Amino acid sequence: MSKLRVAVLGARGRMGSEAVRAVGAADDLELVAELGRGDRLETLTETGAQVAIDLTHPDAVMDNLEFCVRHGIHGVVGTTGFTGERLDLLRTWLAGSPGTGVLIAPNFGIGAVLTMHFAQQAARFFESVEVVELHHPHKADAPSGTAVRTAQLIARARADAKLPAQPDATSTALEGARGADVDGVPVHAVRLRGLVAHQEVLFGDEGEIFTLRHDSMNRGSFMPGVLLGVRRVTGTPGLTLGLEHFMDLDG
Ligand SMILES: NC(=O)C1=CN([C@@H]2O[C@H](COP(=O)(O)OP(=O)(O)OC[C@H]3O[C@@H](n4cnc5c(N)ncnc54)[C@H](O)[C@@H]3O)[C@@H](O)[C@H]2O)C=CC1
Ligand SMILES: O=C(O)C1=N[C@H](C(=O)O)C[C@H](O)C1
Repeated sequence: MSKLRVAVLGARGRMGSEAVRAVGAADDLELVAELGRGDRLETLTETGAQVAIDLTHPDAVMDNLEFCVRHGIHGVVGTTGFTGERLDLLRTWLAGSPGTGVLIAPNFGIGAVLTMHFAQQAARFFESVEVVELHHPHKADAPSGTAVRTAQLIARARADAKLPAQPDATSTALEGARGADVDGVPVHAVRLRGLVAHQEVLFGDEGEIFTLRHDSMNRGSFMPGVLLGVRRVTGTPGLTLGLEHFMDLDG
């Protein structure tokens, strides 16, 4: 059977270099292009790439995706910075390229995806919830894409359960002291030398605290998820938001 032809964008970065290694070591995949900042996107078509893995920067990812979708190249995207407007734009590009699939994965870590899944399940049982994400100090965005997605999923579950706003008597605070408000869920971002990527979801109710925590100890931890995305995206046209859709979690 012929191998799936895969390109990595952001190939010299922390995640991209790890993805280059992982694709190179996979028997069913062929690494056909390694692109860095300033490299020509036409290399993707010239090398016959079928799937492009984007691990670049929020400022670069949309141009990369527009090129890929226009040329029928499937996308597996770990880069952060996806607003509702960006997702809508991506959907219009995909509508013009039937058969092409793009996976946007806020987090490729299997445990991180499970944390989001379990947080969504727990949300309706607790009066209070706050998200704390902790990352290395080189990270460009705050809060993390994973934390934003986690908070959005929790907020949706709370709304579906018709829970009221959380109790919070704060009437005076230093700016930022209560974190960022993501759909009513406070999200706090820590940047600390020595960390890689970590998240806690704290649930509270009368007399009990329930904590979900996930730790990525190195970037190799994201690679099984990246490879799963690459293998599944070619058979999944349109936009897929979240790796959980490729994990058969309800099965
Ligand atoms: N979804 C997930 O599981 C994960 C996502 N990330 C996200 O992935 C992105 C990259 O993270 P890191 O590897 O830590 O960053 P990094 O800064 O180490 O690497 C990014 C690389 O992309 C390159 N680049 C920038 N613009 C480019 C362009 N137009 N074309 C090709 N290359 C370009 C940069 O020169 C750099 O080498 C970030 O948005 C980060 O939040 C990071 C870890 C896990
Ligand atoms: O920049 C990172 O490192 C990470 N970014 C992603 C995010 O913003 O959620 C995923 C993971 O947390 C690592």
